[in-house]
Amino acid sequence: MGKNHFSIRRRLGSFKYAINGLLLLIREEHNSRIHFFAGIMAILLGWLLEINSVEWMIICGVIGFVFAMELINSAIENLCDLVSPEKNDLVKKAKDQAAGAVLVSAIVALVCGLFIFIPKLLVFFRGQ
Ligand SMILES: Nc1ncnc2c1ncn2[C@@H]1O[C@H](COP(=O)(O)OP(=O)(O)OP(=O)(O)O)[C@@H](O)[C@H]1O
Repeated sequence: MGKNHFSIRRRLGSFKYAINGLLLLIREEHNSRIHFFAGIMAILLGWLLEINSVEWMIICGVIGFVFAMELINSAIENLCDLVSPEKNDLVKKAKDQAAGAVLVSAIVALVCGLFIFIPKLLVFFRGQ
């Protein structure tokens, strides 16, 4: 059978590689640990403040968005280091732009989190 043949084993193998990419990110990229911690905090806060299903979708969406950006940033960094380990202006541009993408995603996540949690936190603390 050729490589085009559908195989559940091969599909599960791809899943394993993807999980490995995620674990590498947490292990090697220190910024992603901060984002991981922030994501866990947002989930705990959402549970504590009983956010609704639309708010859960937004929180899950922005957490996923930040991690997807982190993964792409990390992949670009690794490729840059492979292609040009020495100083190079284009590598600097590529790495800075990839880091900018992560920053944009983190700002969007923060703004969404503030919109969702601040009104609920105010009600929560006023209600005590
Ligand atoms: N080969 C290179 N040529 C030119 N500039 C580079 C090169 N490698 C890194 N840089 C510059 O250094 C910055 C940090 O690069 P690095 O690969 O350490 O990113 P990083 O892993 O995000 O750093 P950290 O994880 O410490 O935040 C890049 O955004 C870029 O401006």
